[in-house]
Amino acid sequence: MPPADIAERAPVAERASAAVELTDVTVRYRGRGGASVTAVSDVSLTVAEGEFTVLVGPSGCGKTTLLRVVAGFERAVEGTAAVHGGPPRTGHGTGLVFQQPRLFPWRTVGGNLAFALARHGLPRAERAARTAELLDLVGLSGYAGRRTWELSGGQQQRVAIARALAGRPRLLLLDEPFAALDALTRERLQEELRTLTAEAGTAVLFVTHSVDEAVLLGSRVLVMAANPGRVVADLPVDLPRDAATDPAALRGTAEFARLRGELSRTLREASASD
Ligand SMILES: Nc1ncnc2c1ncn2[C@@H]1O[C@H](COP(=O)(O)OP(=O)(O)OP(=O)(O)O)[C@@H](O)[C@H]1O
Repeated sequence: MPPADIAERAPVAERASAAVELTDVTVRYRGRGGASVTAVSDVSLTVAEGEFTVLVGPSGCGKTTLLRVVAGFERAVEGTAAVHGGPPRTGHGTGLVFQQPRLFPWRTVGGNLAFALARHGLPRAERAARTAELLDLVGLSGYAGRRTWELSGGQQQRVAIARALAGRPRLLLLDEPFAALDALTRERLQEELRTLTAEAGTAVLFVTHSVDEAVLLGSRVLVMAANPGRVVADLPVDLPRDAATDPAALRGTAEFARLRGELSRTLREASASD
């Protein structure tokens, strides 16, 4: 038997391989008139390598703030944030997707991806082949020469996802990426993202307001409450993620309905506790 203190240290070693580790993170903003607004208070969470974690919660509970801390755009006034064991920073290890695709309108689809590939240091001679590969991955083969404004909202968001995947990130951060899309496109992209990240073993932190989206995508759903922003529940989602499972078929299962009900209830309770 190892001494008790060694046994207790073991989980720390496991956590060292976490994609994201936030410990007692508090973030404050300067509000109107200089008053301090506590956006999130004492939040601790980990995202394991390859794990798909979803954040849900009422408006203003600090979901975007947490994502910004992990992306390195915002600093915690208290607590610590680590991404792949180091300080948060955007770059090779992390891909970002927002609600709006934010593509460069003066570049073609291929030009947008080539720009991202150049930033990741891919030699010029290899960029065309990798661009084609990325477009194929998001179902847009043959679109490299198109202007971004010629594309539908769903197609633009596919390009944004391809761009986020350009650096083969180990971690993807997505902030309501499908919120502005029609229902059918949204469902298709959810299913594609689920398959794509499971195959690549990418860790994901995904913000949404949709209960359906959370249950379909997450291997785990963290529910937040507001005032101050905090995590109040951690629901495991044990739906199959293997290549043989069609994500679309999962939506009709009894287990999906059960998880959906459980998450809706938890979310209602979290919203009522403000
Ligand atoms: N730049 C800022 N300056 C001042 N307060 C801010 C700023 N950004 C966010 N806040 C406040 O911090 C809190 C958390 O905001 P945040 O955007 O993280 O919430 P959210 O859960 O993502 O909300 P939503 O679901 O509406 O997008 C809110 O009270 C918000 O008003």
